[in-house]
Amino acid sequence: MISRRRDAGLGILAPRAGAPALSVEGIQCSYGQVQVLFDAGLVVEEGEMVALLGPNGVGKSTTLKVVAGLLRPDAGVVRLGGVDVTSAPTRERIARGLGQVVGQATFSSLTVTENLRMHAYTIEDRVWAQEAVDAALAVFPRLYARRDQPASTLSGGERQMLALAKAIVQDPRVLVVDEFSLGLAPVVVGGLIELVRRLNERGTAVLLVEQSVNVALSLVDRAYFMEKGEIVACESAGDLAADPDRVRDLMLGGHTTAVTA
Ligand SMILES: Nc1ncnc2c1ncn2[C@@H]1O[C@H](COP(=O)(O)OP(=O)(O)OP(=O)(O)O)[C@@H](O)[C@H]1O
Repeated sequence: MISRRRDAGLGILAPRAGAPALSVEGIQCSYGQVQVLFDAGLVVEEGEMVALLGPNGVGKSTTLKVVAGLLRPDAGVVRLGGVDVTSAPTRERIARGLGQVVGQATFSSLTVTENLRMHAYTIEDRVWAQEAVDAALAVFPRLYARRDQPASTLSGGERQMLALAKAIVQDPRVLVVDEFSLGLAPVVVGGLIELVRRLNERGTAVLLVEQSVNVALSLVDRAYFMEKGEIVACESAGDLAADPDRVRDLMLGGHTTAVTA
C-alpha cells in the first residue's frame, strides 16, 4: 500500500490543524463576458465524501475547474487544508495534496507509464515514485496491459482509469472527480466507484460531480445542489435517500431553499 508523502521539496507550509480538506468561498467566475458562478461556496472536511449535483449547465464543472486551478475566478477564495491556493499553479495544488480527475488531462503522445511518471514528479524519492506507479498499474490490469501504448490509443473508459491511476500515484489528501459515469459501461463505472470508495476509506476526501444522482448518493456523506451558479441546498445523503421527491425537485432546478449545512 502506498504511504502518505507530501510537500515534496516545494517549501510548502503544512495545512492548518482542523481546517477542512477543501473550502471554496464566494466564487465568481466568467467565460468572457458571461458570468456562470455567483458566490459559489462549499466545504469538504478531511476524509469526507461530498457530491456537487444539479441540472445541466449550472456551473458544477466550472466549480471543479476553479478548484483544480484550470480557471482563475474573478473573486472568491479556494483553500486546501486551510491554505489559500486561489492564485497557486496546479503544480502547487498537487503538492498540497489535490488530486483531480477533471477534463481528462492526459498527455496523449506519452505512454500510459510515462503519463503516470509525470504525475509522480512531486515525489522526491525516485524509488518510491516508481513503486507508486507500479502500485497504480496493479490496480488496473487493463492499463497494465497497455502500459507502453500512447494514451491517445486508449478508450474512454481506459482514459478514466488512467486519470484515477494518476490520482493513486499522487495519493491525494483531497480528490475532485468530474463525472466518471458519463458515457462509460456500467461495469467500468462500478470498478471506478469501488476505487474511489477505497481511496476515501484510506483517508482521501472526495468532491464528486456526477450526472447519476443514484451513483452519487450511494457514495457520499453529503450533497450540495447547484442552480444557476449558486449553491441552493446542502443535505445529508441519508435524508436525501429518504426523500426522492425532494431530490427530483432539486435536480429539476427552480429552488430557492437556503443552504442548511
Ligand atoms: N469553455 C467555455 N466557454 C464558454 N462557456 C462555457 C465554457 N464551459 C462552460 N460554459 C458555460 O458555462 C455554464 C456552466 O457550465 P458547466 O460545464 O460548469 O456546467 P455543469 O453544471 O457542469 O453542466 P453539465 O451537468 O451539463 O456538465 C454553461 O452555460 C456552459 O455552457
